[in-house]
Amino acid sequence: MVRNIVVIGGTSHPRLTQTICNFLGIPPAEVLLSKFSVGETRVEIQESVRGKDVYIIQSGGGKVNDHLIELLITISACKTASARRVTAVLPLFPYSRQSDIPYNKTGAPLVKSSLAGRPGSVNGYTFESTPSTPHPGKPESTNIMNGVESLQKGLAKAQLEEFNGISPKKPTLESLKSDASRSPVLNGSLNDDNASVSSSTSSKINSFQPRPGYRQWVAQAGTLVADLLTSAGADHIITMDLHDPQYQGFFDIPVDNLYGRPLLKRYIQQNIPNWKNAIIVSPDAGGAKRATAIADSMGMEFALIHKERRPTKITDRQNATMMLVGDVRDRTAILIDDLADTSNTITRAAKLLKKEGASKVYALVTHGILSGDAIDRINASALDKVVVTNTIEQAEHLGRCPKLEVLEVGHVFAEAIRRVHHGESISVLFQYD
Ligand SMILES: O=P(O)(O)OC[C@H]1O[C@@H](O)[C@H](O)[C@@H]1O
Repeated sequence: MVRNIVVIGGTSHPRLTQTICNFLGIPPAEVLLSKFSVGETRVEIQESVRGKDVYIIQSGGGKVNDHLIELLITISACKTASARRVTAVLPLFPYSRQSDIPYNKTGAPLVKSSLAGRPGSVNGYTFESTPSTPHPGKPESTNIMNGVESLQKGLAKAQLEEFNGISPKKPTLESLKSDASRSPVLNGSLNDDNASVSSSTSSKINSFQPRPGYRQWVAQAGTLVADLLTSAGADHIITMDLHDPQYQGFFDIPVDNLYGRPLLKRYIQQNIPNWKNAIIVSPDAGGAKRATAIADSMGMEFALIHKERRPTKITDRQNATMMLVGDVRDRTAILIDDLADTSNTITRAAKLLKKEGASKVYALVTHGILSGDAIDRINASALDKVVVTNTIEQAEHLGRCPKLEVLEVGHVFAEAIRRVHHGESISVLFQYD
């Protein structure tokens, strides 16, 4: 039993809170989490936290915005009630995919409520994939080549496109307008200092249509979320498999980013027949480091799925042609990713891998968000098995997806909490391979 410690569970994942408390040998703290009828969150800590070391467990799945606000209010309540130290434990860190410009990263499809009900929209998502197979009728790759040759061709093409996109050109009105839209400062200077441009072209600017590849000015919410947590009073963050590990640098408080990797490796060794002959696959270039870390440490081969065209919008991303670099024929392919949200990435990758001759396809993913119709998509896909951890509640998913298996993370977080509380090093939890 750990003393002088208080563990508070948010509404996102009571089961994980209970598991962590069981490992620590303490009951979860009494809190009243409720809502006013207008929808505002109300938090009442029903026991003293004065001078205590408080850990608040709240994950990023489900009603992610409500959970975030609830976490912020709970942190603030504990600080106001004189807690000695408050640690936010976020098994899945919310908004960590938005630490940079989402259109340029492979973020979750953005939801536009105005699309709901339109033909092709599913629960309002901005893409038209169906549960059965994303982009039915659209071949995922044409003239697919394996090996280095295909990677070289693909990369050369991508570089050429990027080069063309950024090569210095004589500024055109369109490029000025594009720059102006991206930068509020430049926008002002165009209007104020270049009045002739501004006045003579205002009607054209109003009817400006972004050219392909135009990058919209979007909020970088990850930074804001980091600031909000710190402002609320968090002294420390514990999380797992951050989408972008560099996100830790957004905080000026300690962030411990635990690895789900050991759990995934153990699953491979204990559950995948003939695993040494299987091949680890990253479904995109962004996840290559994560996947190669597993492949290298287990002495396994590695393949990469390369998206041929650099998508600039979610809709483009859905259509990007995928190329496999590596040979999966007659082998078990193991996709490794940090998260599955719509499951579009892993189901499309599985389809390609089967087309390329893989005998079985597993997807091993730390965070099984599985929002919207993700489960239906997995059920109808070429995936043989999807393995996720319970950083997010999986009970409902398990009931609907016979291909799903869930790995427990409660003991990892409990051990991290115990070590932080006692001032012990927790590097042992993320340095072993
Ligand atoms: O395709 P879905 O499941 O929506 O999104 C998951 C992908 O989006 C990325 O940020 C993740 O790293 C993963 O590759």
